[in-house]
Order: sequence, then C-alpha cells, then structure tokens
Amino acid sequence: MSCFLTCVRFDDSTTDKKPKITGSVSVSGITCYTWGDVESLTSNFSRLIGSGGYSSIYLARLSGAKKAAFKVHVGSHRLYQVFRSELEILLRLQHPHIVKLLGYFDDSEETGALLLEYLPQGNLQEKLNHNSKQVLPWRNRTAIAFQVAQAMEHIHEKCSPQIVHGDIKSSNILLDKNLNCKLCDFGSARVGFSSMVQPSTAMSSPRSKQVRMIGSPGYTDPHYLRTGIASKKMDMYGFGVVVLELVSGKEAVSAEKGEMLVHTAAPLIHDICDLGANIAEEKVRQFLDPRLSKDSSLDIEEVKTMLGVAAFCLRSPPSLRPSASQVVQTLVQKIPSLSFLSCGKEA
Ligand SMILES: Nc1ncnc2c1ncn2[C@@H]1O[C@H](COP(=O)(O)OP(=O)(O)OP(=O)(O)O)[C@@H](O)[C@H]1O
Repeated sequence: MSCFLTCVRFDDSTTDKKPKITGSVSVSGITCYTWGDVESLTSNFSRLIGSGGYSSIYLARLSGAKKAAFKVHVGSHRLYQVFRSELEILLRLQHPHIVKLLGYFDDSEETGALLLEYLPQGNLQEKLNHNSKQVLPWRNRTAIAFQVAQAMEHIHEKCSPQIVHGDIKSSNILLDKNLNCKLCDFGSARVGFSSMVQPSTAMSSPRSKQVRMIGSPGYTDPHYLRTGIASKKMDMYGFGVVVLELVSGKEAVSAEKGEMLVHTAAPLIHDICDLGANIAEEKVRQFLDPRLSKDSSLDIEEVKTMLGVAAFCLRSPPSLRPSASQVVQTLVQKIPSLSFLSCGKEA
C-alpha cells in the first residue's frame, strides 16, 4: 500500500480541474498510472462499456492490443472513498472467479480509477435478458452459480480478514468468452474478522451524511434492511436471488410490473422447503425459463437442486441460510453437469 504514497505527485501550479499526476509505478505487477495514461489508454474515454451508481467503465487498450476496463470514479470525495475501498479490497484478492486488478490511478482526493481485466461477454443480467442474442445454456447457468459460490467461499472463508461483498447481483457477475464468470464491484464490501460485520454507517444517525445503505433493489436481505448489519448471510441472500434468475430467466425486479422475483417465487420456494426433491415436476417446469425447453443439457433434478439452494439461501432468520462452502459442496455433489468444467473443483 505504500506505493499509493510514492506514486502521486501534485502539480499545484495550475488551476486546471484535471488531476495532475506524473510518473507510472509498478508494484507487485499492479501498475500505478498517471491521469495522462488513463486518457490515452481509454482513447480519451471514447468507449463506455458500463456504468453504475458510483462509476463509469471505459474500454482500455494496453500494449499488444490487449483489452482492459478502466472503472473511473470522478467528481466527489464520496465517490473517491468508494474507489479507495474497492482498491484496497481488490489489492488483497486473487481468485479465478474474482475480477483481476491490473492497475489504478489515484489523485488522493476526488478522482480514482481501477484498471481491471476485461470481460468481453458483459454481465449476467444482460446475458439473461430476453433481448440477448444468445440463450444461456443450462450447463453454463449451473457453472455460473458454482463459480460465484466459489468466489463467495473465498472472500467469506478463505481470506483473512474475511470480506462481505455487500452487493451480490447478476449485474456484478461478469462473463468471459467461454461464459466462465468473475465477481466484480467490491465498492460496497465490508472487511471484518467474523461472520457479522457491523458497518460504521449503521452506527450513525439516519440523518447523518455518513449513512450509506448497501445492496440493490430485489436483492437486499430484509434482515439487513431492518438492522443495518451487513453479514455473509446477506451475501447468501443475494446469491439466492441470482440462482432464481438463472433458473427462471426473469429479472430480480420486473421492468414491466416492478414485481420482485422473490415474491413471485415465494409459493414455489415454500413448497420446496416443505417437500424438497418430492416437489411436483410440473411446478418446477412452470417456473423454469421457457427458453430452456429445447436445451439438451437440461436435467430437471439439477433444476430442483438449484431451486433448493436458492430456497435455503433466502430463508429467515439468516442463521438458517447455508454458508458459501456448503453451497459449493451441494452443487459439486448434486450437479453432474459441472464435471464439464476443467476448473470444476478448484478452490
Ligand atoms: N472488467 C469489466 N469488463 C467488462 N465490463 C465491465 C467490467 N467492469 C464493469 N463492467 C460493466 O460495467 C457495469 C458496472 O460495473 P460496476 O458494477 O463495477 O460499477 P458500479 O459503479 O460499482 O455499479 P453499482 O451501481 O452496481 O455499484 C457492469 O455491470 C458491467 O456491465
């Protein structure tokens, strides 16, 4: 982390609003870029590939025509803090299913940018959208659930200190050219030493400017909404909603009617909790994405397993939800099609 301090040099001699920083430095393979580098690598921000509440993401071209993504936070100290928090977390993380940090720009005040590996197939939400050209095959859907669970197992159980992502949702799951996935957006993440992490914001008065609730509509754990306590179990809830999206092909919040998927799926989830594998196949098929009806990789027992995982992840109180490693184990044991993954059982 000391490289943050050594690589930035301010030029006070100008009133220009652009961050004035000189000199690129590379520490442990992570390059600290200048603002000039950000401008030239993105060809002056010519191709926007995504945007969120806190940042804009631009295509960057590195040497040898290699593509990358610059996630730029600009304009306020609040956005800068989100950038710093994500940077500090990504610097610690290395996992095949977590987006890789390649470098960053930091003006230490109100502008920051993260250079990330580029995932050419966009995010899972777009891929599941009915306007998408390609129907995501069943076996890729189970693989994505498995890989996200592995990424969550890593941050929840294998990192020290442990990390709560805080915003598990389909638009934070990116896809590579082979439809393998990587978890991204650690801007809401909380770092803590136990399964329960009380964010400093939850301690603040609701009127305080410091309060920043995390999570996204349709994915937010009702327990978090009541208590303000971020926990690993809140990530498991978000994961449960993602699994419902993978099975049904529906959005977490319907764009047309504003209905939440957890509400539409509630009767089915209730039956699954009661009956488990004895749930009637017809009910499962009614919920299933109709675009999968001709998919030869579809196995109705696997669909039941996925729905069972979702049902358990959505349970209340949160203590009844499984851990990420329990989900990984269940998927390995009960989804035979995962064997097609060459990286199938990696940690
Ligand atoms: N490395 C990447 N490669 C390709 N596309 C990306 C990459 N990173 C982000 N994107 C695109 O940009 C979108 C927004 O990214 P991200 O969620 O990180 O931004 P954010 O500002 O933190 O958003 P949020 O409002 O969800 O917090 C992603 O859903 C994805 O479509």
